[in-house]
Amino acid sequence: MTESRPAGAGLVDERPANDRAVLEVRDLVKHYPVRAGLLRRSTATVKAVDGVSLTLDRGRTLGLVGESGSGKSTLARVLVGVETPTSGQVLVDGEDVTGRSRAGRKQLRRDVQMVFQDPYTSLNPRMSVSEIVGEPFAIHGIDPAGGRRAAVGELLELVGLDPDHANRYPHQFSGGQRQRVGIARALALRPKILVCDEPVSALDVSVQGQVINLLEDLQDELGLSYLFVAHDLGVVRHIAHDVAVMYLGRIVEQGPEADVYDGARHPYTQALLSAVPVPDPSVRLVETPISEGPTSQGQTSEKRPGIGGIVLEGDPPSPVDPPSGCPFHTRCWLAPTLPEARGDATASSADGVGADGADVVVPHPGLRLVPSACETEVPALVARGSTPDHVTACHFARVLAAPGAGA
Ligand SMILES: Nc1ncnc2c1ncn2[C@@H]1O[C@H](COP(=O)(O)OP(=O)(O)OP(=O)(O)O)[C@@H](O)[C@H]1O
Repeated sequence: MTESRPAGAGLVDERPANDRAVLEVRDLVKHYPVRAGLLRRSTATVKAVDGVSLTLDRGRTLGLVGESGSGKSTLARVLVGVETPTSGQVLVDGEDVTGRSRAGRKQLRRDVQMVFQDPYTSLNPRMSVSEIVGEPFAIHGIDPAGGRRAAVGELLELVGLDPDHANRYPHQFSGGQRQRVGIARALALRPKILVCDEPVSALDVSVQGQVINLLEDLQDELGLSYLFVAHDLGVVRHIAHDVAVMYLGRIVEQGPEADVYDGARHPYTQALLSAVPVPDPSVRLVETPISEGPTSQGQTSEKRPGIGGIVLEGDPPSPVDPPSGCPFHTRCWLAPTLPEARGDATASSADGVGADGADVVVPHPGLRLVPSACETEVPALVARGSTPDHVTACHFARVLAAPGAGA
């Protein structure tokens, strides 16, 4: 896992590729111009992906989670070569595939394939399953050994479909079967990596497990690596070996699945996890700073239910104008509770005169106080958990252990 550096640094990263990694993303930026007015002049940019660094290890699954609009799909589209990054690098098996020629991008599309969210809209209804699954051969001008028909039959068998149904059309299949068709198509060119963008969220819960099991079996059989994008943290926990949490175009926490789920350090990750139902929330207690300050016994924190206890207010800020400093500070539930955030308030006296006789600015009661570091400095993604692979971008991650971590 790599540490983040300032977004769009623009320098070519000469670090040697990581041997374990099949995919390395370094400082990836994808900004979209916002066009407005009669002349459609670009007035601003949507910072959809704003300096993402992450690593997908060979044969493993990296879950990518975050609220809607955090940039997950944009990142996925850049990784499969559908979008060109604004800056940054993507390495597949140690080879930089960013900014390649058209032919190079075609090679990238062979190595990195996508499984789409909605099997109802991602398959062309006018094409037979045989045509859909065999289309990548036609696009790439490949004649598989034994012929396309046989190759399509093998692919259908691989995903648990009857090759005799190859001449049927998508509407003749159930949702789960259509997603199997989408997976068969993604596997046609024997890719190294599958980018799965919400691959089960459009399916019935009963079918989701079957598709997840299929993906796991295929991973074992073919040695595939997955970037698995999903809203559902329960599904991600089930399938992912490692997890990355995205907020407003950046990775705010990443690490091995157990470290992130049982020892989350970032207040955003904790908030996401707190929304995941658990069988007995009362047993999940977390050490929480007491917002009113130390008690008369000098206690500065107490155990409170960590799961179900954090409510994130409002929607994420616009990626056109993200907050300064830590992108999460405007919604962070932790920041206002920190002593650093109350500095001004506690220095203020009731009559607005400080101890040295100088006027003191008494904060407006509705003012949201946060530590100045959160407002001014982008926190680096550094190891703050129990293992070096568990990294968090929060100035105050040290304050909190995770909900349910019991630490
Ligand atoms: N082609 C585009 N042009 C302009 N803005 C875009 C474009 N694609 C995405 N965005 C914006 O980039 C931001 C990130 O969008 P993205 O779809 O990547 O997020 P997401 O985390 O995948 O959300 P969801 O889970 O809802 O798909 C959003 O504000 C979105 O409106």
